[in-house]
Amino acid sequence: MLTIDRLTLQLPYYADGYTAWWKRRWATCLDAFSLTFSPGEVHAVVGASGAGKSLLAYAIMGLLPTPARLNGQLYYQGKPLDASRQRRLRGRELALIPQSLSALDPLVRTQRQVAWAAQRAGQPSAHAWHASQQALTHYQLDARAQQAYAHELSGGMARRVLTAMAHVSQARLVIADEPSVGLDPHQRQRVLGALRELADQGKTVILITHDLRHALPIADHVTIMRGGKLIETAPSSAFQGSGAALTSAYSQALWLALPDNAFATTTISRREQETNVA
Ligand SMILES: Nc1ncnc2c1ncn2[C@@H]1O[C@H](COP(=O)(O)OP(=O)(O)OP(=O)(O)O)[C@@H](O)[C@H]1O
Ligand code: NI
Repeated sequence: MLTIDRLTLQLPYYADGYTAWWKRRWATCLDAFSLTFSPGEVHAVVGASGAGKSLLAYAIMGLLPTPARLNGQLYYQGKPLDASRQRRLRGRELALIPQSLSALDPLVRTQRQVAWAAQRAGQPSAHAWHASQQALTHYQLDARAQQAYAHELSGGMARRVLTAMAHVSQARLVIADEPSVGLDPHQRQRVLGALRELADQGKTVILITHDLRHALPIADHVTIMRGGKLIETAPSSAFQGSGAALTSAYSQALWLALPDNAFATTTISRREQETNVA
């Protein structure tokens, strides 16, 4: 349903607005990135900080910073997804749960913001108001939080408000950029569980995270990213044991670096030592 075809994105090194354009140097932030996301799947995009995960989300939504050099193609439901189509579908068929909490409007109470998101998605206002209340309650935001302003919410609460906004948009493609950062394990379960439910309803969910541990329980596929490049796409089931089902050394290293896999790491290094000795 969404295909990314050799997407290359360059941004200026100095985005200060003062560097004359002819002196500008460009950094490649996405490098010939190709991937297809299917309906009904949670597809996790995992990589270290700076890998280009958020920029990938912005490129799909049409929310890249300017100036930017973008090459390659996006296709949504078989048709090119250009800037005008992105504008039309954003907040309706395409929803982003942004990484930055500053996406919330500081001057508008929580419930009104969620209701606006529902209205933008085409719901009549009375229904939107009701839907916003339901969604906020679903994410355990009580009456007080529903009437609060963004600065009165904790980070975890604000993140749940953003999730509720994506929930009411009834989007067919939901991109969640680090949706579980700052949440306690119980809240994290709730938010990740809700994303899984959206996929089970036939939606496409892209889960962006730096933490493989949070992705694996709900993801069908995992794509590992590094330095703007796609390293590997594998089914979640490939992340087990010694990681032998993974094709790239980097994915294996990410897998083996998880705390619970410390045993596997030691076994491997011991084996390596033995081969070195031999
Ligand atoms: N507006 C911008 N102008 C110039 N460079 C940028 C801009 N935004 C991001 N970058 C650069 O692009 C690279 C990828 O950034 P991105 O935010 O996509 O990383 P990320 O994988 O989401 O990291 P994190 O896990 O920290 O959120 C980084 O090296 C970053 O410095
Ligand atoms: Ni990011």
